[in-house]
Amino acid sequence: MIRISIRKKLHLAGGKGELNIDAELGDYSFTALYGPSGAGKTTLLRIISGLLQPEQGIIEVNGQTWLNTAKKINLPAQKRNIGFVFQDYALFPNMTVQENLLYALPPKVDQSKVKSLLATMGLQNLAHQKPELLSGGQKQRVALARALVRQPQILLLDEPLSALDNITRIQLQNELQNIHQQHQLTTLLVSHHVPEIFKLAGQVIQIDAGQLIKTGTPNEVFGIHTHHEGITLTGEVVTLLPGNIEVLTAYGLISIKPSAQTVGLAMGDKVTIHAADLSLVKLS
Ligand SMILES: Nc1ncnc2c1ncn2[C@@H]1O[C@H](COP(=O)(O)OP(=O)(O)OP(=O)(O)O)[C@@H](O)[C@H]1O
Repeated sequence: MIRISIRKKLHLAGGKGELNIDAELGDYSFTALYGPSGAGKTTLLRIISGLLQPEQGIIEVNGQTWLNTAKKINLPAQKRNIGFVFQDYALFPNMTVQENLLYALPPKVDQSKVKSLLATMGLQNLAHQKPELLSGGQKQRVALARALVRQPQILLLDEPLSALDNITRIQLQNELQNIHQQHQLTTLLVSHHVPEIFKLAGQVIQIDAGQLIKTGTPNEVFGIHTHHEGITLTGEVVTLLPGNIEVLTAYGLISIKPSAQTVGLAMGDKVTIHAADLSLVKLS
């Protein structure tokens, strides 16, 4: 169990604010951190990893205190058992793929760990390449492998897939799922992509302007809601054709007939579908 309680002053676009988060991550859980730009997601990841210190905070990982500002405990970043993957890969450009992994290898760990990770991540053939020759997906695979070299308990992923094309993104989502299970990680993923969150995460922490808005399963945070107007489903526009709009929801693809209300929609827009918007089409 990871227990986080953080208070940190933030310089927000609209003035001063505070990051104010109390959350728990279950062992081996996959949690998505969701919120608009500037909400404080990266700041929270940097605090968990020890790169940034809050004014007040407690971080406990499986009973071990990593941070307790009241007791002046602050475990340095290199002693926190964390793997961190960033959106921009952050690979060393002057080192080959293999050297990037070797550099991250903790002192007493056998170098064969690097070879086996290169093999399981399908990177053997690229071991002696420099990062500049790799595609975005390959770079991110190297960044993931490098994070795993440290045999982390916790994997922090700061929008690692957002710069990738859709096909590569889906492949890497599948790999992330496997890595999470095989390495028995507790994973915290920053993502803006609702379908990705439904696919990967069991829990969502939604934040805005430094404040915790909602936690729960993806269904509870984005999913079906019933209220006095009937049922609504939340999803993302994935097809936008003159005669057909498709929205990806937790319950699969839903086709909607274009109407006056759908004018101005764009691909990727997050929408709610009201029960009244659904229409039936006879197939034969
Ligand atoms: N060390 C810091 N001290 C105080 N404020 C900070 C610090 N680092 C970032 N901020 C501010 O905190 C706010 C949140 O930044 P952060 O990068 O955590 O947002 P984010 O949710 O990750 O956004 P994005 O999705 O755009 O990456 C921003 O307004 C930023 O200027």
